[in-house]
Amino acid sequence: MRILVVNCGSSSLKYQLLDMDGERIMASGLMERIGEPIGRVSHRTQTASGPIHQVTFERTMTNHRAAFREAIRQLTASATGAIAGPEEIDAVGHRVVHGGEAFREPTLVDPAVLDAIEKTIPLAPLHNPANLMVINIARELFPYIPQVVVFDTAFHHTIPPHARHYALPWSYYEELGVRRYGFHGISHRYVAREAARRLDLPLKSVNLITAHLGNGASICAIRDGASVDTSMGMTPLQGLIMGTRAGDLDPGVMMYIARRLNMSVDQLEEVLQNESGLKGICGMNDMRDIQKAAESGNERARLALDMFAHRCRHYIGAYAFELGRVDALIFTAGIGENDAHIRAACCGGLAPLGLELDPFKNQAPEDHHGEISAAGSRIKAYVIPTNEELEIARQTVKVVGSLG
Ligand SMILES: Nc1ncnc2c1ncn2[C@@H]1O[C@H](COP(=O)(O)OP(=O)(O)O)[C@@H](O)[C@H]1O
Ligand SMILES: CC(=O)OP(=O)(O)O
Ligand SMILES: [Mg+2]
Repeated sequence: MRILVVNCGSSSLKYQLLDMDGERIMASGLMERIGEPIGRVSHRTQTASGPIHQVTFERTMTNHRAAFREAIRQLTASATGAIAGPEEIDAVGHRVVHGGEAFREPTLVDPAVLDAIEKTIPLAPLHNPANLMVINIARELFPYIPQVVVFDTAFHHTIPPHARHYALPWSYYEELGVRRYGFHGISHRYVAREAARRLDLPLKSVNLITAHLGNGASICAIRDGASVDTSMGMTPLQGLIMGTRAGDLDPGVMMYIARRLNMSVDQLEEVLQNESGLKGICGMNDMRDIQKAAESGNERARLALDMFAHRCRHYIGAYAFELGRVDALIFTAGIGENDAHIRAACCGGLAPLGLELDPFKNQAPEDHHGEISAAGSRIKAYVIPTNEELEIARQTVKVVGSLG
């Protein structure tokens, strides 16, 4: 079965074409800086033995519609594409960031499902409109191919009420859906399954703390294979310090700056989404740039690193206490997979919890099957590369397979 997976961010679109007999990637690509004056397209077509065609070029993409059309052009290019036409695809799997209260499982798209996703737009104004736009074009382009939506929020439906609700008037939950939903669930679920495999235990019996540290970042507490708490909230703004998002904040601060600077709600949102986080502290949002600046003595960059790790440790400690027993701590996503300094800083001071890092393994996890904890460490630590696209494809296959 051939599955096209589409993973839309607020300003990017990632895609993969997978042959699920053997879970082989046939083609993949990334469209970046959608909506900016100059965007960037990267595409690769590959066989089992490696890439056979690879391109990177600049192209203006006014919206996700333009980006998705470019992706299809690359996938079906006559000399270099992976397939001749849409008829060679069996299903399309879409990541949808917010599923609200309605969606707990991957779901086959129909008009009622699209209506329900539309209703969640106010909860995820940056992500869900782009997700919907691409689903609609995919339906136009491939009218006879099943489309499946896989939700970032779905994995967190097992979070119990005491961790799910905010201490606000109850009617805000009942009438407006105000509660913690949690995100990056596709990634937390994927690495949890991989971790269970490495621990040689059934997923249903493992207790984990998974740290998805990318441009967006969240930590999840997993008991017996199910999410029981996570750092993101009703929206992806809560929790850790992120590239440009503030994360946890005294709500009083928002009222104070809005009043003092005479800001509208939209202006406040722009600051919290795009001008805060690591960028707000030191002017840079890419961890690679921040590490370089800190090495050359930039004090604000140093502070940003310390604050980032401090917030991570805060959640790791809280979740270790909440879980009681932790089998492993998992690092994943752009920062978690690549930044040994941050991993070491996140694990600093966790020895009393039973977690000790091996500094040599931490420098080269790939040489140790991802394990970075010291030999005697009670809690193991692993670096596990996430693969949201493969997880979406697997869930899409399950839904399509059950259609009979
Ligand atoms: N080699 C690296 N060292 C440190 N940080 C990195 C490295 N590569 C990527 N990153 C960080 O990872 C981020 C991207 O992570 P990713 O998981 O791809 O995020 P997203 O899916 O949210 O775009 C970058 O913004 C950067 O901060
Ligand atoms: C939900 C979320 O924050 O997603 P991303 O990290 O892809 O921005
Ligand atoms: Mg991501």
